Amino acid sequence: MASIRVLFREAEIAARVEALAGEIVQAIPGDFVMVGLLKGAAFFVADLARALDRAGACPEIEFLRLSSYGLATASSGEVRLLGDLPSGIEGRRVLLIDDIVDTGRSIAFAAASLRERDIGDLWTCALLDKPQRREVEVRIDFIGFQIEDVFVAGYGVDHAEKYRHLPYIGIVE
Ligand SMILES: O=P(O)(O)OC[C@H]1O[C@H](OP(=O)(O)OP(=O)(O)O)[C@H](O)[C@@H]1O
Ligand code: HPA
Repeated sequence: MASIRVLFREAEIAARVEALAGEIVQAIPGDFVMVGLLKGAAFFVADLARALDRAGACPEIEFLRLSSYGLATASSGEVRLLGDLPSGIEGRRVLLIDDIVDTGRSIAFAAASLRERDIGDLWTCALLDKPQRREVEVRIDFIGFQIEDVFVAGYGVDHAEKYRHLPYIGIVE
């Protein structure tokens, strides 16, 4: 069993999510659809959606399910689409949301597949960003926290499918 050293406590995550919602409503006036990447972004999307409501937005919520890490701590290099969006996203403005951007492959893959559907404007948002690990260039418009090159888990983020349930984010040691 790995041990988890706390990096961001529950209250710190909640405060950052609230502030991010404020940044998002300033930048995206009017209607938009949140598209979360499962499974990792599930908790973040749920909390961000409610923070967006408090900030005055009224987003719709959809999910795409991708996988590239499996049980490993390094990307397999291949992003697999395990669950697609329903039809009807064409022409809509989209806020694409992931829990963490590491190599950038997952969010770049999702952004490309959304663009193929002729959506309207696209913004990207990640709770955690590991810029040192980037292999694919991708623009992230809204970032919760930038972190060093450490493997993290908690608040939806897993290590071999464990620790998603933790209310905090920690470094896997
Ligand atoms: O920038 P990248 O190197 O692509 O890494 C980030 C992705 O890796 C994790 O997903 P994972 O494939 O583990 O699936 P999960 O969301 O079901 O945990 C995480 O949720 C991100 O989507
Ligand atoms: O640090 C991480 N933890 C869990 N999943 C991940 N996917 C990319 N980076 C990470």
